[in-house]
Amino acid sequence: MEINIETAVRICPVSYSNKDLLCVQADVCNNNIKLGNLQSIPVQYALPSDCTQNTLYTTTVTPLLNYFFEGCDVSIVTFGQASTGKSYTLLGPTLNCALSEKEHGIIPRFLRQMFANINQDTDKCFLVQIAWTQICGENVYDLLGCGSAECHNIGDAIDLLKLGMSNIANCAHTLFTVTLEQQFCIDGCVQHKVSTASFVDLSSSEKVAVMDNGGLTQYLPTDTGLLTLYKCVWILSELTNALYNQNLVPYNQSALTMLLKDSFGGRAKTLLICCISPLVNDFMETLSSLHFVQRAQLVKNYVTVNSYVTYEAYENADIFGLQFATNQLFKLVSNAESLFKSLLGTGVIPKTQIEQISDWLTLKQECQDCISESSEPHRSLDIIEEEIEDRSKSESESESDVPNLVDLMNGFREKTDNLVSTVNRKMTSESDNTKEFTKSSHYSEYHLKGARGRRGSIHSVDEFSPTLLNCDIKHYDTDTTVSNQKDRIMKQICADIEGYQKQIEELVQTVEVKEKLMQQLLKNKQTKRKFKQKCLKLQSDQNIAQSKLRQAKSVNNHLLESKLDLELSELSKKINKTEFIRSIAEDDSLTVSELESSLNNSKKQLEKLRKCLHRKEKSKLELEHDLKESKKCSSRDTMKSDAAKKQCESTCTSEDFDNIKHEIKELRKTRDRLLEQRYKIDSKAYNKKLLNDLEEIQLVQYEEAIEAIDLAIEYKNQKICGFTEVFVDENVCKLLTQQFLKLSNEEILVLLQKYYKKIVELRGSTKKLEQQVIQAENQNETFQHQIQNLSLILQRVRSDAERRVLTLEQQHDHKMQLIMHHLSQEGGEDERYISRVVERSKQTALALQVAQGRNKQIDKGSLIARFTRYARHETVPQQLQVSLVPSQAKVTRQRNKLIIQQSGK
Ligand SMILES: Nc1ncnc2c1ncn2[C@@H]1O[C@H](COP(=O)(O)OP(=O)(O)OP(=O)(O)O)[C@@H](O)[C@H]1O
Repeated sequence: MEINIETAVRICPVSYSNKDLLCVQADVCNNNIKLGNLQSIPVQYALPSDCTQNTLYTTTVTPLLNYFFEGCDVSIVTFGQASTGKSYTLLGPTLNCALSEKEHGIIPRFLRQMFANINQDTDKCFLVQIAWTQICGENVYDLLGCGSAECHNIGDAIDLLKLGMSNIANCAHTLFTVTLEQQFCIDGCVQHKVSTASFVDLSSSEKVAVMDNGGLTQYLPTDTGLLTLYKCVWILSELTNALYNQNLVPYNQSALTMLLKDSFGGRAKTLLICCISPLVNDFMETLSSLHFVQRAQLVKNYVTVNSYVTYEAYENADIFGLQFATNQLFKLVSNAESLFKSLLGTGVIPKTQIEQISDWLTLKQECQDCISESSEPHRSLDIIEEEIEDRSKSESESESDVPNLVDLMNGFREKTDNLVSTVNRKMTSESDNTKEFTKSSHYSEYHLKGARGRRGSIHSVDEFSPTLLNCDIKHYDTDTTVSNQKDRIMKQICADIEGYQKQIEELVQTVEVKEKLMQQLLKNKQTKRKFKQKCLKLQSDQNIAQSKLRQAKSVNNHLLESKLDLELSELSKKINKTEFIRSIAEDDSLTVSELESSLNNSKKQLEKLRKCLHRKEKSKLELEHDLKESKKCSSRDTMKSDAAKKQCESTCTSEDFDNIKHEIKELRKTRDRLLEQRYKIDSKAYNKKLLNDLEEIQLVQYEEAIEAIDLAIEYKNQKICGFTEVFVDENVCKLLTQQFLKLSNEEILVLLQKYYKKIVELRGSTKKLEQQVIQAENQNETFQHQIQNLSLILQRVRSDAERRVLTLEQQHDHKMQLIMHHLSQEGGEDERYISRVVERSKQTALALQVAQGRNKQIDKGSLIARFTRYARHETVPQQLQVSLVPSQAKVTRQRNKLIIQQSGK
């Protein structure tokens, strides 16, 4: 899509005392910038000095947000003379809460609207990354100190803005970028969109006057970055489609132009906002900035949608199905477990099968660990406990079962360690409060595809962390209403508490088992002693039997001999067995110490789990309190009484502080939703569709509600910051509040409807008045034009008249010369005649004075001197001199008389 760079010109407001020195005006109706020299420059948006931040944003930037969500890169560049409001336009004066949010600039508004849209769209996964750099000369610095940072909500983004603002240097150009990654499912495919919004604040620079080829003076910046940008824009504006070749554009001559490659002649939809001063003194700078704007308007960008599709199964598409299957599996497993338990209770299972069950249990434990940490694991080791108890009992009863006990103890130890390590992992993840995400199988592919066609200059896709796209769904998938969100958090906390309680229960059981085992092992120690004594007794019996055998052999008592042989072999068997049991009991001393440390570990884990449980219970209580509070706030009656109470309070107590902050948060969310609604109607109007009456009223309602919320936020902000302005009489306020509280819901609704109707009417009449004003202004312009024409005509007439007067004067001079000549020829002294001539000259001078206008005073003296000169005959016209005989007459003055004498006389 080929789109020219859009331009907006914003006139900076000036103080009242300077108003008569203005030379620039914005013609809002025709989107022209009118200069004092009657030049008119067309732009996309002509913004007058009283244009508010909100108007600027909704008219110029809101349409770009649509492009952004469609997957196109957008770029907003502010540019212009120093102190004309470039930073103010992008950021606002400051983000401090004490100042009204009405003053917020484009960036905070854009971020707010973006997150509002994200929260509305529950079908998609979103990832937002923010980066902010500043360019000083050829050096690029990171303002956030962490490259790009991930943001989950507007709060995160505003925090980053504040951080960056505190680091900006005076002379630097800044580049703020927001990267939005969207992922959603269409027909079994995964659609990805990656778009970047860049906000560039071009710092002003000194300018030098340079003569161009055409002999015209141009003012060029001394800053290398800006100068290269000028060059690039000039070249781009002259490149036609046929001649288009990006290699001709010197982007790589400066860091700034390399970073702005996509904004000028690249793939972004760009809006250039030029801030100018309307003062006469700044005229040359203003003119230079406007020339740049004119050039930039000619530059074409090739706007593309950055999207691609992957054909893998959407990992989270059937999350509920998977959860269901997991739950069913857990049920089956626990059924099997209880079956094994009852089978083991019968005591008829052979050893091999017991081992199989033990393996099965181990496997089950591993599976549980792998499947999910969030699902509730059913780590029951009751079976082993019973088994051990049984075996321990039987051990004391039957010595032949001792090896089985050892096997089972090893198995138990293994399982217990498994359990402990699982608990450990859970504890670590809980204490770190970090989210674990499974890696997407298309991780690397995603990077590759994401990087395709994206600029490396502003944001490398390699910086993104796509693993988060699939995994933090819960976070983005929240309900839009706040109460739903809180309910969800509450449910989560309850589930966590339940999980902890189960784990604690299981661990308590494990500890009990371990303690029993310890007791058994200690018992075994006594058994060891018993077996030792038994061994000694058996050995003495054996000795006695051997001495008896020797005696029987000596007396050849064969019957006794065979009996004693049998007895001796029985005794040696018993001795062997008892020795064996004794040796096992000796090994147990090692096992006891191991088990002791394992028991201590379990106890520690138990303690930790109890602490976590305590924490969760505490946050549950807090949330419950919070919920109660918000419910209280949401009920109208409470709000009314709160409002009445707050009217009377002048200061904010520390207890209220948190409540107010919470209320502001809620108000913002409501405002975001309203903004979204209003935006829908606005975009209809923007697409040149006519709004019907209902939509007009809805628009008013949204605007009024947004304004009311803005005011409420402002008021609350001020209250937090410790100052409130009193605009109205407190008594009047109280009276009004009392009246308001008496109204029923229906009455309030009727009042509001009337109020909205009134506003729509007022708006209609305002529009009419505006049209009338425009007509009057047009008329005024026409009149001024006529006046100009008339004054031109007047000037022409005047100069004609002057010319005529001059001709008359010359004619008059000529006549005078003739008269003088005549007089000199006659040679007579006619004083009266001369005085008559002088008198006539005076009259002529007077006539001249009238003809030339009052202001032009004629020098009567010089006029008279001229006549006297003629009278003295100092100058005689040449044509007359030819016919004259030289030195025939001489004019002299005697006693104030002119005497003309013949030269010969
Ligand atoms: N339209 C406006 N409404 C109200 N105040 C404004 C407006 N434009 C600029 N200002 C104020 O004028 C001052 C200078 O504005 P700002 O710092 O934004 O100018 P700048 O062009 O960015 O200057 P520099 O080139 O020096 O960075 C600030 O105090 C700002 O709040």
